[in-house]
Amino acid sequence: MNVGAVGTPAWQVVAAHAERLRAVHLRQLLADDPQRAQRFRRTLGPLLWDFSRQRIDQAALDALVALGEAAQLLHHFAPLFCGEPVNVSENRPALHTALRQQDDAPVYVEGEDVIPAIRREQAKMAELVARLHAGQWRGYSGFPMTDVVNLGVGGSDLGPQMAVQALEEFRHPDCNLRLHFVSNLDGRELLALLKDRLNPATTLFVVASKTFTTIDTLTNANTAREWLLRHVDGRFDEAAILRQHFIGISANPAAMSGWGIAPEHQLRFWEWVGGRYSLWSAIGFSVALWLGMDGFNELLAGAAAVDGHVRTAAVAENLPVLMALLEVWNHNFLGLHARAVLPYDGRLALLPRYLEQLEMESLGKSVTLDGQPLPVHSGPVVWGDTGPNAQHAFYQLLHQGTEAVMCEFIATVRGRSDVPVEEKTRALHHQRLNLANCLAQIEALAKGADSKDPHRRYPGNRPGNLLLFDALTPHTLGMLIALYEHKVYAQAMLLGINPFDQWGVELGKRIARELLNVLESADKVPQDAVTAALVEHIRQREADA
Ligand SMILES: O=P(O)(O)OC[C@H]1O[C@](O)(CO)[C@@H](O)[C@@H]1O
Repeated sequence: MNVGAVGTPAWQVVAAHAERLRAVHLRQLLADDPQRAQRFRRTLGPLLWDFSRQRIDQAALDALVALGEAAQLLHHFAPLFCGEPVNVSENRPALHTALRQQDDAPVYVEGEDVIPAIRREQAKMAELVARLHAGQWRGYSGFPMTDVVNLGVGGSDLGPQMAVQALEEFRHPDCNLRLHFVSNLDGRELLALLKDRLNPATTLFVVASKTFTTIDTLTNANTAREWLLRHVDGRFDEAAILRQHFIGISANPAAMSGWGIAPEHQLRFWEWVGGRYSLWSAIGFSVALWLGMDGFNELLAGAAAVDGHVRTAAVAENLPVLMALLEVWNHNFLGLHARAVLPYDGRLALLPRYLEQLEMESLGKSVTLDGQPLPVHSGPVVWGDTGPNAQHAFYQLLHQGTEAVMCEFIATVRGRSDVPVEEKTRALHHQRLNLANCLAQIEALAKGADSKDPHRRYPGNRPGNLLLFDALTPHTLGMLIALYEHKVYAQAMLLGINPFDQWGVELGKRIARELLNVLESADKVPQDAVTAALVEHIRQREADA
């Protein structure tokens, strides 16, 4: 099966449509076709996806669908789900879908069915969650845990943190724990927590790292260990402290054991789960703790619903595939190089950060699967913030800047479900204000507005999508994340790149290791002249302090 459709006849047809539409304003497209709202929308269960404010017409959409068909995008999902080594540069599968598979149909990796191992880890996770919920997990002094701190970074932090924040109102009644997330290696987050907010006797640390070699996470874990040992001051042995106060989550059990995590407190996942796709594995432990296993399973079921859709829906009806085609259209054919993710729901405040990693680490590539230079753009710059806040920050650029940006709006019809009766009217008012702003912005960006005064003119013609869910629940959050995962995969298959490796992050890590050595031994000098001058400056200032 060929991968990548760049430059194919179907690609050229799309290019011709882009040429035809480049000078046509969205205002015109909207005026020409009163049926756009019906024509350019798709639904999937509780989700309505409106893309009528994209700079397309029916002929262009047909050409994009034909491109998706010519690129055999749907066929490319079979090897992904079946465990073939789709991550070619690391020669391994990317089987995040198996983690949320709802039945026990076998999925083979190198001849071995991985489903039994997944079920075993899920059962172990459920057991640890149950012990913590029941207050049966005791610290060194015999008291139950009050705080759980997830120490992880990137995929071992962003997903769980985002999901726990998004689903705050779904806290399991037995979860009386405070959850914290620490990722930054500068120590400030962790030291502030240790100093003021945590009681060593009742704090459980979860060291979450696929590789268990990430210096950020291990440094934070070592700081946490030292803090605990300092507080027990020799009253208990180190192994006992580590057993009572640390859980490890990793694909590297030897490294977990080497660090001191007791085997019974190790949760495993596997090399064939990409870090940024790992929320569905034991990395989701904090989410399971917060929601309970049933809630966590609902998250998985939501994602599985999208897995079923992406494999079976025709290209013209397939949400992730259409999302991918439209992004390639905007980026490569219309020249829009950035996409803003704008949730109109404070619960999704961390979604932009999550998507920054998912999308830019996956699509930030400049060679094809076989190592040739990619002749077109790969993935756009993705960033964002909650919409109402961003309106008072960077929307100026979205409306009047010279750089047109594709804007993705995400909202829910209903707000939080746990509002007390006496606050319901005010809460509904807030929610309607929120939705009014969301709808207003998409309309304003698309249509713009004229004025005699050039400073008050809005060019418009800025494309926007709206993902509108009935409500935010574990199920719909699972759907949302899976939609983006599959959008990224379809995009990668269209372009012929590998969305599952991230070699680009390694060079900086290597140089940082060398420079840490330099900074910690006064006689070492870096090779690079600029870095050497900066190190010299830092040394002088350190000496002056
Ligand atoms: O889970 P780990 O192995 O600590 O890695 C954390 C993150 O670091 C990265 O490898 C990037 O450096 C991400 O891909 C990953 O999610």
